[in-house]
Amino acid sequence: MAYLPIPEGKELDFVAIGRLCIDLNANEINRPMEETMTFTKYVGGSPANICIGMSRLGMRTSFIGKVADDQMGRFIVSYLEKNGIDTSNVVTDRTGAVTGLAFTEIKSPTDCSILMYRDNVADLLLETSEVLEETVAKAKVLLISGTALAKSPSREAVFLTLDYAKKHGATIIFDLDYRPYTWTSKEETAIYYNLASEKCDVIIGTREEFDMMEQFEKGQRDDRTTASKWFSYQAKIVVIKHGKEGSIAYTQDGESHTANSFPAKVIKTFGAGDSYAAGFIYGLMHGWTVEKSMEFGSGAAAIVVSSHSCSDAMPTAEQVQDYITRCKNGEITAS
Ligand SMILES: Nc1ncnc2c1ncn2[C@@H]1O[C@H](COP(=O)(O)OP(=O)(O)O)[C@@H](O)[C@H]1O
Ligand SMILES: O=C(O)C[C@@H](O)[C@H](O)C(=O)COP(=O)(O)O
Repeated sequence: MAYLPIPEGKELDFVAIGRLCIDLNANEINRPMEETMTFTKYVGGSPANICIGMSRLGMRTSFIGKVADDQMGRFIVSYLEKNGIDTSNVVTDRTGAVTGLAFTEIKSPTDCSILMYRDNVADLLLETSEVLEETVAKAKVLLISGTALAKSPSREAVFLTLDYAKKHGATIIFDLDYRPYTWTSKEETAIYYNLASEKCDVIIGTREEFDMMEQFEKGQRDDRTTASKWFSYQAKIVVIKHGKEGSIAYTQDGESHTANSFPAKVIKTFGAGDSYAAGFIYGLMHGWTVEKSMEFGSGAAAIVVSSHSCSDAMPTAEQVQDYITRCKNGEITAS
């Protein structure tokens, strides 16, 4: 059963709004940042990663965002274009703002962290006047990401984009993407996350992200209770991710749907959520069941956690299918 009506006859399958950044991933893995000497540069930022993932899967994509007027900003735009992503609504900052940097520390396959440099970043300076209604009007699906709600004017730009999406009938997906360092308080974060969630058809987040939104401590809230709140608003599907333990989705009809993670030779854990989102959304857009879409997302995530990058490692549909088949045949086992 298709739980999510996707509009037909639109020029673009998928439009994402939010940050375009740089990931600098440690080359010398399995050691702390203090001892890491070299990094490889990739395009990063959760919504950028998801958009790149969708493009690799063969979808027609566009991005709404703002980049710094520097070498990093130009690198990002060029990478998006090489990946077939329309950049006509990627604007360049003229105020001297910088590109956000994420240095990744890979201490072990399970102990990873990110050191963010995000003072005066261009992505949070996106203005309402810079969002083109025509970009949103062309989209079947709009993806928003929570970090863009952290500050004005980007916050208002996202809310305006949500209005445009509603007006033009796009399906709206919210990846919570909670990054505490971008926000000033949990209370402020929860207010804006809740306001945005009320307007979305699909909400995807980790258990910890939903706990933050609901202002509960870890373990106080169960997944079904969390999900059920949103069905009285706009939501059709709520997905709660549990890392290697897999994921659970709830649908408006009260059903739950689960997916296990796939075995993987894990290099680092970040990028799991972004690749999962791309695979999952791809499945939903093809009218697959929620379970099959979750399985596809989990397959994409297993590939990305086994790779050094997030964006550059985003797989094609054939690669995901092949990975899943090989796991089911017992050809791929956990490390
Ligand atoms: N160690 C892992 N091995 C294989 N798959 C994983 C692993 N960690 C996460 N995944 C997959 O990625 C999905 C999303 O991961 P999760 O860690 O919950 O999200 P996020 O990266 O947003 O924190 C999981 O549901 C699972 O399918
Ligand atoms: O989102 C960022 O700014 C950093 C990402 O590019 C990064 O690689 C990452 O953290 C991926 O997030 P995840 O998929 O939620 O693990």
